[in-house]
Amino acid sequence: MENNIEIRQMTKTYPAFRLDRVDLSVPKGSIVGLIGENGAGKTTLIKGMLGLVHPEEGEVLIFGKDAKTSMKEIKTNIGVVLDGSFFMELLKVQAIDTVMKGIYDKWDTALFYDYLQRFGIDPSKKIKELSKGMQKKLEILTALSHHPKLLILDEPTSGLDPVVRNEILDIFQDFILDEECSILLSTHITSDLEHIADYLAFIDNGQMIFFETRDKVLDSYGILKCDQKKFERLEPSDVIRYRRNRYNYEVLVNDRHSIRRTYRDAVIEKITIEDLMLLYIKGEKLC
Ligand SMILES: Nc1ncnc2c1ncn2[C@@H]1O[C@H](COP(=O)(O)OP(=O)(O)OP(=O)(O)O)[C@@H](O)[C@H]1O
Repeated sequence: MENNIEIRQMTKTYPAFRLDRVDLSVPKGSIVGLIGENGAGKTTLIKGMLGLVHPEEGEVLIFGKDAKTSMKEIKTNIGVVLDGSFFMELLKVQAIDTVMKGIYDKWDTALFYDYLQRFGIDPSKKIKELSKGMQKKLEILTALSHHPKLLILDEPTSGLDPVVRNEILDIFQDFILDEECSILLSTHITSDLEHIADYLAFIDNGQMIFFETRDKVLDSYGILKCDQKKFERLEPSDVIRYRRNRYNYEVLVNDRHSIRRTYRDAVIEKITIEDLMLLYIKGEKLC
């Protein structure tokens, strides 16, 4: 399997935060969802990869090329949408075409107008007159209009209503169909990832907790629910994190099928990505 992105041992230190030797791969033809709570290090990782901040250690290969020395060439094949980035708001939508033509050799005017029509964006409107959701769509379709092979998106669907989000998720799924293109996106809307992500990368406090296929995460992790007596009988190594509620314990386990065989009378439920993150971040460790 070939990767469009390979990050090895990226380390970036701020006075009160350290992104600590993070590895991440984005295979061709896949969508990788980057998850983690506020301040976990997702944006730092993305900016470090793009050379927008400078990690002290680590190596980034994009399309097999060293990002430090080949970023100019790499950038012609990537589309980027960063959280909080915005277009030149005073311009009209159609001016984007003129600006981007000058930047990207492969800029496709026909495709850009096609997307505008498909998503109901009036080219003659000023960007600042568009709603927030429309502006976000505009950013994403602009990122797509020079035929990139890789999309890197920080919170692309935040603040969007479910209908617009769905439209955008459809575009993402179309984008990777040719098995060459990939998407790396960070998001807090974990339910979106349950639909579209092939892999999940979970960062907590600057550390990569896991990088797994979505199917493996959803199939193998689980929540075991039990009373105190049963909780005390669990093998400590089976308890990844736990939370004590008013009436019972919720235990994060990472191989629910074998756990079910071991504790036959236990109630073990499937887990959502959101519950997994919550239990991992808010739960306690046994030792
Ligand atoms: N330029 C900076 N100087 C100092 N600290 C920084 C700087 N940029 C980020 N940080 C710190 O690094 C940590 C990680 O921030 P980062 O933006 O990468 O998190 P995130 O996972 O993207 O969060 P969110 O989900 O809120 O966007 C935070 O504690 C943040 O305050």
